[in-house]
Amino acid sequence: MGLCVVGLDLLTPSSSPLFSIHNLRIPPLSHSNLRLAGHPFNFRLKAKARIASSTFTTCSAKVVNVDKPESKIVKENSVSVILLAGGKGKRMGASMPKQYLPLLSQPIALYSFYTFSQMTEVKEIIVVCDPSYKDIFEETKHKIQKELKFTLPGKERQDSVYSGLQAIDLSSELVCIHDSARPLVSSGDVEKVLKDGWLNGAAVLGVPVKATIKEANSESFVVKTLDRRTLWEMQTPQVIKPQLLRKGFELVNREGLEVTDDVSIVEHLPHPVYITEGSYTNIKVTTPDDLLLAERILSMSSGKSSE
Ligand SMILES: Nc1ccn([C@@H]2O[C@H](COP(=O)(O)OP(=O)(O)OP(=O)(O)O)[C@@H](O)[C@H]2O)c(=O)n1
Ligand SMILES: C[C@](O)(CO)[C@H](O)COP(=O)(O)O
Repeated sequence: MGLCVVGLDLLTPSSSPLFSIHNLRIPPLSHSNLRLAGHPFNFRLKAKARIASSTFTTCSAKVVNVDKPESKIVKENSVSVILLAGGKGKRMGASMPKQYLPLLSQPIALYSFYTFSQMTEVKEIIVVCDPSYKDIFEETKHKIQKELKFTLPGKERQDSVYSGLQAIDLSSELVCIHDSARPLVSSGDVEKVLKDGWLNGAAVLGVPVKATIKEANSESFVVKTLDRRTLWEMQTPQVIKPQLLRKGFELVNREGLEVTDDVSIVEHLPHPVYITEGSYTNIKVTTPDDLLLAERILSMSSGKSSE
């Protein structure tokens, strides 16, 4: 059985945290030296730990069975989705923001919106969008069972995320931030990144970089060739525990830092971020050629499911 300790805080006798361990796989538990309470596979653990040679401290942690199906690890109705639909889509050059353009006759933003709305872990969807586009989402209300909220976009993507964060339910255990311009994310990949976010505090979907990437100087001369075995391209969803994201935003806002994705906010704290391997088909529709590619991927996958 794959048991895993999440968020283990070792405390000094004065109760101040000594250090924290996240996502530590442990061998099968020996019940003799641990006092266990609660549900067998999602319980709190209290134990005496020996630090150095003689100092005893108290540790308290959550232990989960990581081999359980993903959907059972992240609780039902515990996730707030922030769906970012507040961009202008300048690079697409269309007459409306790209997330509302039709993709095989449905607005791009509605694809991931429906994917999230069918997931049991999701409690609510906060759509960050210009009020003039609210009706696109509101018209779906009879088809979805989730609470629907709206907030106003900010100037930059990170400002829109901050706006969405202000509206989440205070009891939410995870925030799942997604670009509405990524219509093709699969529910399987969302399940995986939710699980990793819950285990690690922060997780992001990513794919290994296929290209050779070089760093260049301002005169276009190569500075160095990066080792692509260590490089990953980031996608969304990006999943973060709400308290961690709030703490990250405090720092980023205080220091005026600019970020282009969400986990960067907690990287600054610093806090570890886990990369969940996703799919190359989870593309972001940015320019007109991406729209053609998305149509092709969608037609291929609907062809497969009807076979
Ligand atoms: N101020 C912003 C900027 C972006 N986004 C959203 O963030 C996602 C990813 O951003 P990007 O692809 O860069 O979208 P745009 O900013 O709209 O594109 P462009 O830079 O071409 O204008 C998109 O779903 C977009 O709607 C947002 O909600 N608020
Ligand atoms: C968050 C993101 O989707 C990760 O790939 C991306 O950084 C946001 O879009 P942009 O085009 O980089 O602004």
